Amino acid sequence: MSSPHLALTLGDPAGIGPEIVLKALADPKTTQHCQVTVVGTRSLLEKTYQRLHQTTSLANPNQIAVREVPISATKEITMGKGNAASGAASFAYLKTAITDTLQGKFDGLVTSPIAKSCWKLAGHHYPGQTEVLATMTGRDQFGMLFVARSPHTGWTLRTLLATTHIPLKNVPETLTPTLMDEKLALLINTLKENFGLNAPTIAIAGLNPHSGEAGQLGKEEQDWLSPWLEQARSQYPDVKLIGLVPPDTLWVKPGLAWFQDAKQGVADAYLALYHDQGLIPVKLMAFEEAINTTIGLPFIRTSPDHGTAFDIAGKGIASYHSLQAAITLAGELS
Ligand SMILES: NC(=O)C1=CN([C@@H]2O[C@H](COP(=O)(O)OP(=O)(O)OC[C@H]3O[C@@H](n4cnc5c(N)ncnc54)[C@H](O)[C@@H]3O)[C@@H](O)[C@H]2O)C=CC1
Ligand SMILES: NCC(=O)COP(=O)(O)O
Repeated sequence: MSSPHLALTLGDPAGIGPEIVLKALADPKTTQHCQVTVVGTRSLLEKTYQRLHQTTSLANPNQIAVREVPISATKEITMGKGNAASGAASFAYLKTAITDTLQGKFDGLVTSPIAKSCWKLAGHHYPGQTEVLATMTGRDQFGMLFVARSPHTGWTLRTLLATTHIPLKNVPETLTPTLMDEKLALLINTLKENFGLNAPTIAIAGLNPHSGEAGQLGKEEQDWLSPWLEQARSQYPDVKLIGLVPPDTLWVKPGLAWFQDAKQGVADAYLALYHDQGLIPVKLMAFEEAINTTIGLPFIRTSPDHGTAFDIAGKGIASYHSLQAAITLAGELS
């Protein structure tokens, strides 16, 4: 069987995208089991190469496969300063990569980081790349799953977010039994189809401190989250559903499993109810290793867990390890 052919977008060209793309492609381990074509603008890759190749190991842009996306305003793109031009470019790269993947030119898609604020400046009003992927592939049920394998113990952390890029004050009203049904079904299906876990254990966080402390610190658990979980247990007899675990203590055992002893890993996956409840522990444990993957799409999409890092763009110090892990996982799953 031939190795999967992946599209790799350049992300926001004012951020660390071009640097980590060239660093990842300079490491032979990245393309051991897959073929990669960069979807972006070769002249911008060349600028990064000229700037950094004497001090750090980078692939030569003239020796890698590039699906050229012409950008008219390249002169307006300045390293470290995201703006409307860099937002327009990163949006064009993503759109082209999705279109090409849907047409069968690629087996899967890896996206470098974009800045949502720059998309907005460029007139693209999406909360993130995930929603563009869902819209362009016609999927209304999708999820943001973070996957990381511990370099210390080999244990795998998988965290799905029930809600993602919304203001914190909107979380309680956005969480509903229907949404929870949808996210749990997607997670169970992904664990089976993509990770071979047919009878998984899933731990689910409460919303309030101490999961509401019997209604004293919040009522969502009593009012509907606990009844929803009971119903889910009868719907999925093969799946062990643990919860509602108080959101702070939920992460103690994964922390031990990540750093010390894989046997401490109580669950195959964690369902967090909002962005920072899930991502603060993921980034504390696994900033270099974690991969953001969109589940529910017709193809595999992965991305590093970090952002555009405008503060260090062009300095040659950005780590490519999360991007490399994203490429490796996309290759495995594709
Ligand atoms: N996958 C994506 O497209 C993501 C995009 N973002 C976007 O990125 C922008 C900046 O977000 P921030 O919250 O500042 O997060 P960030 O991840 O860009 O930066 C946070 C801190 O981590 C450092 N950092 C990030 N990646 C690094 C790497 N590969 N190597 C070394 N250090 C690294 C940065 O220098 C900074 O100090 C925002 O516009 C946000 O929307 C944020 C997360 C994911
Ligand atoms: N915090 C995760 C993140 O910002 C990634 O979002 P997306 O652009 O992949 O939808």
